[in-house]
Amino acid sequence: MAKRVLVVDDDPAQRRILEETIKRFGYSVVSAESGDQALEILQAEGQDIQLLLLDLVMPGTDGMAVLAAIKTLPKKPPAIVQTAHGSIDAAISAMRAGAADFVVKPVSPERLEVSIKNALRIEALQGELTRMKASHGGELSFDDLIAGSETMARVVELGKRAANSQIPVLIEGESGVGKELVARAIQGESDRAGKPFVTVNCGAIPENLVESILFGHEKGAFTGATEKRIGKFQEADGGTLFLDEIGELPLEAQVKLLRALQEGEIDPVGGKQPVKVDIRLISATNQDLIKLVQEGRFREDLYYRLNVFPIWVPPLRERLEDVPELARHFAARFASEESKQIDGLEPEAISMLSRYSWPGNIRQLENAMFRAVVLADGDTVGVNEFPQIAAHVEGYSVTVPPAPAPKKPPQIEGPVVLGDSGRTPATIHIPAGNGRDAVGIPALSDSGDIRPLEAIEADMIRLAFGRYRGRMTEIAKKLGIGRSTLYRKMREIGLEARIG
Ligand SMILES: Nc1ncnc2c1ncn2[C@@H]1O[C@H](COP(=O)(O)OP(=O)(O)OP(=O)(O)O)[C@@H](O)[C@H]1O
Repeated sequence: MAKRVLVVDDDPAQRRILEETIKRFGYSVVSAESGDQALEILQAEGQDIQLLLLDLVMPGTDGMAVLAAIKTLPKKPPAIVQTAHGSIDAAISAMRAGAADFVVKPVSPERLEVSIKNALRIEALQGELTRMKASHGGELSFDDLIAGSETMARVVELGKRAANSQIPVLIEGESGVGKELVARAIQGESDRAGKPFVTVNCGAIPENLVESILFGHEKGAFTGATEKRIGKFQEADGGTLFLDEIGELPLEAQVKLLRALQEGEIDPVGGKQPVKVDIRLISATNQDLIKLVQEGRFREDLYYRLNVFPIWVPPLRERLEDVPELARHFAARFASEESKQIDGLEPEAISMLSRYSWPGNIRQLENAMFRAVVLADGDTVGVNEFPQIAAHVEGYSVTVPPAPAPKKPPQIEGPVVLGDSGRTPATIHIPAGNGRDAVGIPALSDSGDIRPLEAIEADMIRLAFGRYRGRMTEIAKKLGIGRSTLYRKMREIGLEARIG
């Protein structure tokens, strides 16, 4: 979707010229003939205005009054003001009042285009910066989340209610849907805002260290405990403890967790005294916990203790209307991180991304945008920058060039086995084969048939393993899956990892 610019000018001829010029730049345009009308449009439902081009001198509510009123609105699009030749004082006052830029009438199309692009770019980065600062400072709010869809409105509503109380929350949802971000927003809107937010990925802790990591240990409590260490519960004291992938917690640790929650105090390993802790508990899972309870893999009493206030975060395919804003948000972020001049996404790319099913959810979209920004040559990101997504969306499928059948079946060398030495090959050699895709994983078998997804997935995991030298967090991030899912899949394909 093209970005929408609101032109505010009482002169009809001037308005029409500006409308036409801005449309030619590829934006959509809405017009207002007065300051009052502009404010009405800005507050109207569904009018997603991303920028204002504002005349300063108008009868009634003038440009300065509009600038002042924008500050009180929930969404504050940047404004470029138009001033008459020679009215430098007016331009300075407008900039002080928050205008992003000023242009002198009659503005040339070139100057106007640069000004609009800069204002939009700064705005995108500003938004991202606020979000990142808020997240790190434990002050993220639900307004910082991209959650415009109806299904997410329910999540936000429940999250805000949870924030007003100390009730234990269980956040459920597929991997990568944003469970941790919701947890952070609950903390950021609660009276624990700004206090520690400590995350524990229960699926990634080696079983024999769970107790020490959660509750801490005294010096000499076990072989290798050369120093006293405080555990995650104590780290989170006064703030929030976020237990991610809670379904993966070993049974023995579940007993101890339950006791800690019941008593409000913990027993550090090797410690003589229990320690009182004041934590707010939020847990998350991408598994069906009730099923785990039925299978005897999760304690029922713990389940009821954690699942007092459940919040289900829907997968991205059930809120595809959030995709355009998420995609723009990630494009702005990665453009800034990669120091690339990217002005946005082409409408065709947004339309394609909005028709994909996103099995890896927002994390997958995030990774796809990262790759796309790196690939982009021009100042916009287009369909070509998403070959993997295009291959799965009807009407965009990429054609695999036919190649002569290989003499030997194409296969991944391996399996890569990480033993105690923890050695990993720097790269895994994948011989060229029939029907290879862009990253070298063969799509077709020797006989020319499509290979099963399971086999391709296994190849991807092995490839990622080699490329990122066994760094599990990075591998999981790049593959767009949780670490515990990665461990499980590795076990399934006989790839043993040394956990560390
Ligand atoms: N509503 C949102 N707005 C902006 N960014 C989001 C949103 N939801 C998720 N993200 C981003 O998507 C990525 C994945 O989110 P997050 O880690 O919270 O997911 P998760 O469900 O906890 O994943 P996992 O189950 O694998 O632990 C993060 O980088 C997060 O910042």
